Amino acid sequence: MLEVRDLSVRYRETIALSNISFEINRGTVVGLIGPNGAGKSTLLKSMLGLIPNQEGQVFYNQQFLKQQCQKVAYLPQRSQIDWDYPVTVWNVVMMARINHQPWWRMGGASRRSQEIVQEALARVELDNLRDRPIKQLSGGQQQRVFLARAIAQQADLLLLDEPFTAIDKKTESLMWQIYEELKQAGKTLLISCHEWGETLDRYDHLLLLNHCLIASGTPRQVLTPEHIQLAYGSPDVINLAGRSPQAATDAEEFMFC
Ligand SMILES: Nc1ncnc2c1ncn2[C@@H]1O[C@H](COP(=O)(O)OP(=O)(O)OP(=O)(O)O)[C@@H](O)[C@H]1O
Repeated sequence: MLEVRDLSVRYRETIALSNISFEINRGTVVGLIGPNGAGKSTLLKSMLGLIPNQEGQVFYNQQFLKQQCQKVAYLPQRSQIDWDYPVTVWNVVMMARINHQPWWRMGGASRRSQEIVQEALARVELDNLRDRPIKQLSGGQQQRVFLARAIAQQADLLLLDEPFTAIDKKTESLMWQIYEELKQAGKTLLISCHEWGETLDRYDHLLLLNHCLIASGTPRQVLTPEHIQLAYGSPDVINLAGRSPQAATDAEEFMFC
């Protein structure tokens, strides 16, 4: 139901993505992995049409995804968010409801939207901080605010760019519980991540990227020494359970497939 077909993206002379094609079924949690600079963020942004001049197409239920952006919740990498912007936790999450408001209610949120925002904040255990400016939150709390926004949007497809950055194990566990609930509700999640080791077994499907798509399948199918060698330049990364693959060979040095 989500289909990426022959997607290529270039930033001037840099080829970020080359002929990426894959399909993702409804109700799956998909991990997008690969070394630094492999093109993970570029893939998520280009799927949404946030990066121009791309080749290829992205379909969602046989229609262009770009024309259905209201069905997609996007969590950008935390470095792309202006955390100093003077906005409260409540108002960040309420932004998710803009497309759900009828035009005559643009001056104020409906009771239903307020309930949904309240529920989303409770689910990420932040309802006690609803009036706090986001710059006064910890890194893990900030990540949870944006997860609450994604929940409140009630989107079918969630594109999450490194949501596990700056969070502790307890928050990571909470986030995985929420991902499982979303999956059970038929949502599809595509998550760019840098974790390694057993955590990757939690994904239903992995996409291993290094400018091109090196492997796509279950964690067992994808995490072979051959694929890891192709992606990271060293098969040793597969033995670094629990450690970041960022210590491995820089993707910039690696040839396109
Ligand atoms: N705005 C830009 N202009 C030029 N080149 C860019 C731009 N953004 C990304 N790139 C390049 O495109 C490639 C892919 O970058 P991207 O950020 O998508 O990788 P990534 O896999 O998300 O990396 P990381 O894991 O470090 O976040 C890299 O070579 C990067 O230097």
